[in-house]
Amino acid sequence: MKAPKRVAVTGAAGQIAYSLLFRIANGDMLGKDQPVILQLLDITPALPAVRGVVMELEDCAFPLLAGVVVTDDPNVAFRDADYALLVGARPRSKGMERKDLLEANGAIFTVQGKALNDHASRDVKVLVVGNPANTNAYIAMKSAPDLPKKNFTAMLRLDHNRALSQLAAKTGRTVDSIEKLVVWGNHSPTMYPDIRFATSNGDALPKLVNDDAWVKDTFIPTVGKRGAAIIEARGLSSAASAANAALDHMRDWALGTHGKWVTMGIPSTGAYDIPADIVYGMPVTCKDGEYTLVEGLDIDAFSRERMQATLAELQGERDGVKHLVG
Ligand SMILES: NC(=O)C1=CN([C@@H]2O[C@H](COP(=O)(O)OP(=O)(O)OC[C@H]3O[C@@H](n4cnc5c(N)ncnc54)[C@H](O)[C@@H]3O)[C@@H](O)[C@H]2O)C=CC1
Ligand SMILES: O=C([O-])CC(=O)C(=O)O
Repeated sequence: MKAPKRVAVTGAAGQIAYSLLFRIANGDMLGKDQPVILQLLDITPALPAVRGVVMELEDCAFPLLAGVVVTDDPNVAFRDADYALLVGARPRSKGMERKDLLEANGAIFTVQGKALNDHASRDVKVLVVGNPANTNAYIAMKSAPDLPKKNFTAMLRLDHNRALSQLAAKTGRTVDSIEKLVVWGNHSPTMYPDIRFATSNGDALPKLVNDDAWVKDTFIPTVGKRGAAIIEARGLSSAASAANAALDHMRDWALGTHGKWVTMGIPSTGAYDIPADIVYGMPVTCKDGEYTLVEGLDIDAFSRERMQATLAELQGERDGVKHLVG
């Protein structure tokens, strides 16, 4: 039996966590042979609700669940954490953009970045889900100067998965036949889902779609505004699909993609003319617990314009949180 991995999850009383925790404990993230210890963080008034979730976890009798810690102290939640899923933050409601949450949520990530810096494993893999996810990941990374920057990522996998489903429906191909899709930039309506390199069973996807107007006027905005459409329909922001994407992101990072491209929000090292440290959706492959950027892709004029627009938004968000990162 493998030694257990410590998985910290914040916002443990929230709706995403309610879909996420049971699947982590079931082995859907790190594999069916990997025991886990869940280290659950929420704010003090939410701890009774977290304890209720823990009762349900116990009642599932998951063989892989080797322990549970419940706390309102980030220094406890992140102690020796191998994985940290930073979900806890306020969600938006109807009429808000995700960046409207920066004021309410940004400060959470300075505190949690520092606690990760001081207490987590030096190899901790951090996924920020709480919105605005890219800039919150940037804040956490900047607040953790002793950890490698590459340990900090933001979730664009939900956007990637949304794009896959839209493309499968349009082409009549299966979602798992589609490869080499990229979602560039910010987890916001400015994101740029890019199908230029995509294939389905080896066939060029742009040829299968064969409808530039649909790509520009329907596909790109549908993917970009999907979160708002779900809030409109459900009255609450996406939860089960967000939890599913978080599992996909962490599973692929930990266990590898076997050559397949996936989208992760990663701190730029300057590739594709994205300034260093901006956390930006990029195509990566994962192997042996590390992600590698897919480099050298051709960027045409339309794509450059889209990538620049989503970058400009991220730079604006970064400038807005200068006071938080010192
Ligand atoms: N990146 C992405 O693709 C997606 C991101 N999200 C974001 O995920 C976040 C969580 O969403 P939900 O679970 O639906 O919200 P929720 O409101 O149901 O749960 C949030 C939880 O976080 C807790 N929390 C607040 N401050 C905290 C702190 N300082 N430390 C620890 N926990 C804290 C709250 O008490 C609550 O239990 C939101 O910001 C939402 O916008 C949601 C969907 C997709
Ligand atoms: O849109 C929201 O506020 C929640 C979210 O990030 C998503 O569903 O993509």
